Amino acid sequence: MTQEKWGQLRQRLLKTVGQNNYTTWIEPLQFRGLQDGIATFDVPTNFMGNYVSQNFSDLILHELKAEDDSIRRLSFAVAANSGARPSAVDAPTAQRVMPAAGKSAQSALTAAPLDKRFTFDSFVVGKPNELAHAAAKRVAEGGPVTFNPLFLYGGVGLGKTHLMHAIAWELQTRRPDLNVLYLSAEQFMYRFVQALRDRKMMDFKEMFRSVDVLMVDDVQFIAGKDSTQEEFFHTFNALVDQNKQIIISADRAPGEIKDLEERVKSRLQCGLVVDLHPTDYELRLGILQSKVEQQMETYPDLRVEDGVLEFLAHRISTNVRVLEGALTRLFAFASLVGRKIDMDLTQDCLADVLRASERKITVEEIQRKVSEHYNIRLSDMIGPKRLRAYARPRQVAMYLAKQLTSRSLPEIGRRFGGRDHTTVMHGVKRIEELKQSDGQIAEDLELLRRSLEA
Ligand SMILES: Nc1ncnc2c1ncn2[C@@H]1O[C@H](COP(=O)(O)OP(=O)(O)OP(=O)(O)O)[C@@H](O)[C@H]1O
Repeated sequence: MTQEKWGQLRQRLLKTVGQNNYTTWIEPLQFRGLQDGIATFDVPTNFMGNYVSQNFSDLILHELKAEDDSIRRLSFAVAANSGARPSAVDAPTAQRVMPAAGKSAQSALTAAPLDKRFTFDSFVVGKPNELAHAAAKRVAEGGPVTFNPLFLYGGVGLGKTHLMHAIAWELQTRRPDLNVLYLSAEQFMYRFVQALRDRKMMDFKEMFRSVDVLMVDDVQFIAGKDSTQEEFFHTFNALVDQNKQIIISADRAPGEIKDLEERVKSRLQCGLVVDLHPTDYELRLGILQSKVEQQMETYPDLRVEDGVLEFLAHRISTNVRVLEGALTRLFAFASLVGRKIDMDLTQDCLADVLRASERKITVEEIQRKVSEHYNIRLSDMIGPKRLRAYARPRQVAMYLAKQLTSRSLPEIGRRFGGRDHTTVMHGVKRIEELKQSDGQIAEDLELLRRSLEA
């Protein structure tokens, strides 16, 4: 293994891990050498070494082994002299963020009020958000500035603001000496415009340049607002120059924010960019369980029957805010009408939410899944053959199409080789009966439904 070889292998890793992961985690690794089957890499920080080791070592090892089979293990060590990539990673300890002189010790300035509920304790971590969470935690320690800025992005209701507030709360507790300023990009603009109007730009500049940690939520808001962007750019640079931590959130990656000046984009990209991915089933279930505990504090007498949370986690797709709203409504409704929280109540109370978040499953998807499940050809399922081995799966697929899509019986019939709607109706009825009497069919249906709704 040589430096040069590592350079080539890195390019292969780029394809596997994607540009963002590559720039953040792989590119900064410096190959130091190989001894006794151990390949050692220099990393700029311990955090980074741990992260890469936990998340990418299998991949890296796999690539290295393809080159040199004697390599058994990887090791990551913090370089004695890690000034190699000043913009992206570690800063020397001597540049630790220090309180501004003469400032009151417990002043955590927040321009926007922080929500008490948005703490790390109440943030449920799963695969889709673990990296964002780890990075947020790291910055919240208030230690030396390691990545600047931390840029968190993700779709609507996936926890960006929650994480931002959690960082601010934690910093207030751990580092009350730091001057933390949290505000939305809209508030930034509002203050800027006001300062212009009142001819108080010097005060404005001084105020923003005196913070130790600047947190700006929803930065996409300043896109297309030229003078606000300009001022934001100068504030940003001034703080980075002083090695002050900046944390930004947005609804998309810096490069994808339209009408944002190139120089602002590139500034935003030069630290650590992490995204909150859409939630998966497990994360949604975890969040629901944790929110139930919170609801129980208000409604100690209410219980959630088995299956309800799983159902909600299946049916409400990605947005956590909607999930949370649904649960709040269920508890309030159950308490008002004095009913238990079971599937019936859930269907009654949340009909609109469930309809709105229905994932569009297609008949074609169902046919494909069912034919795979029963190991028959798609053409045989749709075609005219009447053998039981084809007819039964066909009926199962018709039943699922009726249950999981909004297609009418004639529409379903058309998709099954132009069959009549009465044939579909018969098929659906047959499966409904079998579901009660035949355990195997019931199990097949459940499995198929789950895999289609996943
Ligand atoms: N992982 C999580 N654990 C617990 N609660 C969560 C999680 N993710 C999101 N939430 C909750 O979902 C709701 C929406 O989250 P938040 O306001 O942070 O979303 P956002 O990404 O900022 O959305 P927007 O793009 O609309 O600003 C909040 O009540 C938050 O507490």
